[in-house]
Amino acid sequence: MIKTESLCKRFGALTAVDRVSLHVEAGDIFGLVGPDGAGKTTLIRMICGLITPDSGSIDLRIPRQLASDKGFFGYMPQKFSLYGDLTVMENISFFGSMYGLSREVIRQRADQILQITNLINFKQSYADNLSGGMKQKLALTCALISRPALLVLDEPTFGVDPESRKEFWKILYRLNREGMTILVSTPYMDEAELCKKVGFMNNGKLAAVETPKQLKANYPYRILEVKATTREPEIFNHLEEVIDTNFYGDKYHVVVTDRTRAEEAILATLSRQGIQLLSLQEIPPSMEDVFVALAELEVM
Ligand SMILES: Nc1ncnc2c1ncn2[C@@H]1O[C@H](COP(=O)(O)OP(=O)(O)OP(=O)(O)O)[C@@H](O)[C@H]1O
Repeated sequence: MIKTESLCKRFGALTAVDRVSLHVEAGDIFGLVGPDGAGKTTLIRMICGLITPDSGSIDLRIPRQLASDKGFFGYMPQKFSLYGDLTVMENISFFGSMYGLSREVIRQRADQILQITNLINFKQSYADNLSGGMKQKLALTCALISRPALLVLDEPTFGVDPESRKEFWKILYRLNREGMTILVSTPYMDEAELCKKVGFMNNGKLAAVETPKQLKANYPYRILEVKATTREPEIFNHLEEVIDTNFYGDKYHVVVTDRTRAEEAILATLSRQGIQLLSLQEIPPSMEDVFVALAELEVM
């Protein structure tokens, strides 16, 4: 549905998007994940035709079976300009009329979409009076009014509370189940887990496009969870087998190259310093672990 080949965008000396080749297939929930400034927004803006690439190509195609009764794509930008002094329904009508939809069609569709986005009881509320999560849902409603086959969302849940984020993702899943292809950018690693496919962006480059499961399977290190009677943060960092150590709650997550040798080295370090080991076990990597490793490897 979306195919970009070696897409580049520079702003002066900065290469914001660097030779990105991306393939989003019909039915995907494709997550563009990466830190602030990675180039996600710039890539999305090029895909939506809002800025012109310096080089490379973009091919957007809607499969024929989806194209008949659906609009092309809906776009929910990062900074959505809702009209705060208009009501929910007035905002929707405004965006619907921009798509050339009649009043009657807007009214019918708005009711259906507002049911999905759980805003049906807020039709007459002013946008300014909605909570952050509800504003994002209104932005989504407006992006859905053309009944797009492809929905493009740029950090739709940024700054939204965890409960509203969960609810927002439930809506995305429902839309996807009903046939909508979704391209979504996010800085949140837990949201990467929810995507069918994830592309990690860093410094303008796209690395490692995989399913979350495959990304974890490709993780090059092992992680040991260690609990001991110390909280000294640097205690294992000098060990040859240790790549990185982080503290979560009351436990260390020690990223290591070789499990057996690392375990021996950790036990020896603790014993030398008279520190008691309370527990030690291997744990699977999280998406965050995967992305830290990818960022360090700078794959491409
Ligand atoms: N119009 C512009 N002019 C100059 N630099 C820009 C412009 N747009 C983006 N950039 C720069 O390009 C880089 C990529 O920005 P972009 O917004 O695409 O990243 P992002 O991954 O979406 O991060 P964020 O979540 O902060 O928006 C950043 O260094 C940003 O400052």
